Amino acid sequence: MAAEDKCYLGFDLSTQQLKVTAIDDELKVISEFKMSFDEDLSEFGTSGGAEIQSDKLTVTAPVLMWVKAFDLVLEKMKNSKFDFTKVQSLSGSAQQHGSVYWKDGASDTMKNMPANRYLHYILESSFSVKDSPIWMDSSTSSECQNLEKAIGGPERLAEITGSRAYERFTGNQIAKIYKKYPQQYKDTERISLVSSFLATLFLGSYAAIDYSDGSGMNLLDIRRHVWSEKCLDACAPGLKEKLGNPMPSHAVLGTISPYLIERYGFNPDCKIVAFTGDNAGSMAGLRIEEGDIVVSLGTSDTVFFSVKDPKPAVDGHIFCNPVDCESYMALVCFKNGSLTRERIRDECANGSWDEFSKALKETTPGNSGYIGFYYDVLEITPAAIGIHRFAPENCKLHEFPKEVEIRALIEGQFMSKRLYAEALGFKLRKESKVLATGGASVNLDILQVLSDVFNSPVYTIKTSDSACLGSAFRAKQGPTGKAFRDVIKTGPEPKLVVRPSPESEKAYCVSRFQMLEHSIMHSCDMPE
Ligand SMILES: Nc1ncnc2c1ncn2[C@@H]1O[C@H](COP(=O)(O)OP(=O)(O)O)[C@@H](O)[C@H]1O
Ligand SMILES: O=C(CO)[C@@H](O)[C@H](O)COP(=O)(O)O
Repeated sequence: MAAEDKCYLGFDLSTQQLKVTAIDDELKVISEFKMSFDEDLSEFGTSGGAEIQSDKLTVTAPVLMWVKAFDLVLEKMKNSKFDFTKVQSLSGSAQQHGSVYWKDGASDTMKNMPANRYLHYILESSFSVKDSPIWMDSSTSSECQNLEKAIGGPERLAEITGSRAYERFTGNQIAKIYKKYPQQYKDTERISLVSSFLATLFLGSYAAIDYSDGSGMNLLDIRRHVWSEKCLDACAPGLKEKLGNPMPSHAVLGTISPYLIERYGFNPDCKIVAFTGDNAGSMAGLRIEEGDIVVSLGTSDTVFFSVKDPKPAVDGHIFCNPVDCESYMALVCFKNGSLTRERIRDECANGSWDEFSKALKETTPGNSGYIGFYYDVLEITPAAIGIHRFAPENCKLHEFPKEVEIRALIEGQFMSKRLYAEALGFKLRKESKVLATGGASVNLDILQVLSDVFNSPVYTIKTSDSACLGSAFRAKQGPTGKAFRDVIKTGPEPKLVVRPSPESEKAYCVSRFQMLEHSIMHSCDMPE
């Protein structure tokens, strides 16, 4: 087949949407499609792709909404005359930690799927838990305590799995389902991550969990690449069988399902490469080099970098690296990301990103000493809640002028990222690049603050959907057996978008920020 007749697909099922990017054999983007959960699937009634339950801690998403989004995005491609016969291989990524519970009999249903019916009808009764727990959930504190106790403390758990027990991590979520809904757990034949669930829809049979996304479960021994028996036993009985064996992130899991060949005209040889976490997908899309750091500004904010000799800590995570078996991916996640920026935009900038940007332009690096912490919901890093504003002399204030509030939000978010990334082992070098991605990375005024706080140049790639692009790159690489960096070396390079402003070097005092953060940790009204 001629090079111009080949293409590769990368999907991303993130918190707010399902997106797909198609690339050609030279790694150039040829088309992009997306389905937004709130807008295109409004019948499910989600807000930002999620449902917050009445306890305010349990956060879920309807699994059938994701299946319907899958149907609709493929239909959209078909309607736009996308040529499925050209797809050589595909891969994908998804929001991390969320879990999908397949009911007894679902694998039999998948063996015989009539191509004239939508998948969301065919799989209507195939899930034992209809509302999947997602990464925003923080309802499993007692399960976390149990797990840490069973394993010998948070440090020991982090040593084995890369992270101390976190509420959103899948092992703790499964433990809650087992305790609260024992019959549903019993009726479950397979548990997928959101990433391996999406891969399953393409394969038409259960897809393995990959090592990288598997690292976000508090269940995988990240050095030996096997489930930790002790962790499994501490979470729920019979769990190993329900999870299946984990696989390398570059593994070819099989070929596309007969259902999708018949319904959309996919090439029967189209290979499915293991799906992974969205941050891992972004790492693949951004061509990160040693000394670089990625700041992802999606629904969640994350900061991550590659590390050879990881030192798991009690803040932040170590995941298996999705594109380099010799190294790891260190990541810190912040729950109050884009949705908090949107709230402040609505309250202080009339709902306009342009006005929000104007406020950033009219204020100066360091915000004349005004610092704010904005935790609308219980934050992951640090575990704090509430809005806390400080004057230059460190006394607490009830409000800031609007433009000061906007800068305080953005500076506080980025100072926190720098602080926690450095605590997890990141060392800023002279040649370090900050690679920005995610929805808010289109905003150059936000990126200017990022550049100032890290005192480093900020780079982006053409698309803010780096997870889709990285997944398409991984789709191309998986079947070749070659090193990832060799396959993508001709691909597009990140471009410089902003440099730190001259006054930024002396504008930020990280130790003062840290001291104020400690003070609020002791004053926060934490939920029960
Ligand atoms: N111009 C902008 N400035 C700041 N933030 C923006 C801008 N455009 C979009 N966003 C933010 O991007 C977010 C979506 O990011 P995205 O990475 O697509 O989310 P996810 O992948 O988690 O579904 C929106 O919630 C919105 O707040
Ligand atoms: O929990 C984490 C990472 O540990 C989140 O980053 C989720 O993976 C959600 O991703 P986005 O939808 O915000 O990109």
